[in-house]
Amino acid sequence: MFEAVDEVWMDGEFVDFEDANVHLLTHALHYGTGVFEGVRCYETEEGPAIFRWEEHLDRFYNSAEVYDIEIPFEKQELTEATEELIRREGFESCYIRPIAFYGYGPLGLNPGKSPVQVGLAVWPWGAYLGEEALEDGVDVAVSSWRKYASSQIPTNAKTTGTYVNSVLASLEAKENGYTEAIVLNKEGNVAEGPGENIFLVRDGEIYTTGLAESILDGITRRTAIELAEERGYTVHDDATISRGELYTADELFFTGTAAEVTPIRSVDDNEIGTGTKGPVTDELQTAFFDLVESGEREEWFRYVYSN
Ligand SMILES: Cc1[nH+]cc(COP(=O)(O)O)c(CN[C@@H](CCC(=O)O)C(=O)O)c1O
Repeated sequence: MFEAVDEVWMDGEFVDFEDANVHLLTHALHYGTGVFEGVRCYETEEGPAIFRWEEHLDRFYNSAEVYDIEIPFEKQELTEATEELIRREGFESCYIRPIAFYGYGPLGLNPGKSPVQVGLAVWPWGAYLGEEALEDGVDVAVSSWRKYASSQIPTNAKTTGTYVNSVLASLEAKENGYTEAIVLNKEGNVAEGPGENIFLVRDGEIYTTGLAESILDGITRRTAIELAEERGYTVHDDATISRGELYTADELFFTGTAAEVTPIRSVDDNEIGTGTKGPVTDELQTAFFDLVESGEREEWFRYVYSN
């Protein structure tokens, strides 16, 4: 995955990839006290451009605020460092991983005097759930692990430590022969995927779980909603979806920066629709990829090389 990567950016400096290390007693390593983002730079017709960077950066700083993580860089500094890192790596398209975390200092649950470290890494990352998945869809299973509730851990923050919940769900799915999981919330209704939001199509209308269902407010979710409404679809963006409604859906699909728009063809071995990518999913997936290839919504693209 990282063969093509030469450098990262850490705490204000470009650092050789093999020297990008942290101390064993890093607070976040022991207690999960870090926040991160996942962003994509796409090779658009006008050149490499970062998709919806401002929204991702806002969410990054908001996530940090939840844990009193004071990022010691301005947004513009991280923006310039990210663009420079992509240029130094010479990537036309790539995945971008900002991370901020409590570093090496006195241990104990209170991060107190631990310094805040900030890192940026970029690398080529293709289809998150496999190239065939984008065309043929994925087989998923409802996880026995429930998504933590927003009353237990803030779901509006991308917190490193909370991803053990996602890891458990994803591991269980893969160990049982499925590509990905669907995670229910503590009420037993659908939340989302371990690393994706989920959409359901029924009788020509589109449903996606609302923030009250303990989901991450996905930026690709926001994009998909806008693309669907522009095409005349009714989108219910605060839906409560029961497990049974997954089985009787006409179509299901995941959205996410890494997953992009990935069809779901079966849930718990129940075929969804025709058992492959449905027509509404196909229309929205095509619209998404046309968008990120064309860069047509200028306000959503930040060009890395000024042409
Ligand atoms: C729990 C969760 N829910 C929804 C999403 C979709 O959000 P957005 O990317 O803003 O549309 C993601 C992103 N998952 C990131 C991490 C993937 C990973 O394996 O790491 C991503 O897609 O980059 C989540 O982690």
